[in-house]
Amino acid sequence: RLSPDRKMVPVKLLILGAQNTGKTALCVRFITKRFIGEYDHKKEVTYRCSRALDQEAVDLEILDIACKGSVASLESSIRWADGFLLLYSITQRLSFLDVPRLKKLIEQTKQSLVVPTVLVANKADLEIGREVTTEEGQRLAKDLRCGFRELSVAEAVLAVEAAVFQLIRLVWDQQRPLPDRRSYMLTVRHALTRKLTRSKTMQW
Ligand SMILES: Nc1nc2c(ncn2[C@@H]2O[C@H](COP(=O)(O)OP(=O)(O)OP(=O)(O)O)[C@@H](O)[C@H]2O)c(=O)[nH]1
Repeated sequence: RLSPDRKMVPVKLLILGAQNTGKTALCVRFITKRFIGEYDHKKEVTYRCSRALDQEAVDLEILDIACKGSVASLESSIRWADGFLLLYSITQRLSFLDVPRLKKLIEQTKQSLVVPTVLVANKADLEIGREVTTEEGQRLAKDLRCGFRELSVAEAVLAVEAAVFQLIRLVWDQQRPLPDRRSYMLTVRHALTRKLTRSKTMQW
């Protein structure tokens, strides 16, 4: 799929979201397959691993940054990453409302409207405390041109894996040579059309 030297380069993923959405839990779950309930308040951690996906070996680096870092260090992490997992918790409406701001920051920092991103609605096991519906999540993901997964890091290791794999495929898709990037071009066209429609709507 990719040129040989490209395959040697790790795919770099950044996990972003409001506090307490399960960012560290998701990283640890993906790497170790285990769910660990509580973590020390940590500094920035980069997890490294290799996986087989679509008959290819992929080296991964997943960055879980400290919540209280500076804007400059957040921007530098965004510049570093190839793809983004944007997390919110279905039990924490504020974390959902924070997603558009984060996506905008990613687009501005990357200077691109087409950035491989998967929106992850976590803590689906806590139905009783739900504050964000699945449909709201789906709608936001569509608006922000992201993939979407609702899952529980606590209960579903396979769903966590599927979300990360979906993101890797989006990154691969974007790294493909231009003539192969039909879906990428369609996404760009779609994004531009939406922008144009929106600005026209505002004018009238
Ligand atoms: N019930 C439930 N709890 C979860 C799930 N995922 C994470 N948690 C819990 O949510 C809390 C926060 O998880 P963390 O992984 O520390 O979240 P974080 O986003 O890294 O938090 P910060 O480092 O503060 O930004 C912990 O108590 C986890 O055990 C889930 O799917 N279900």
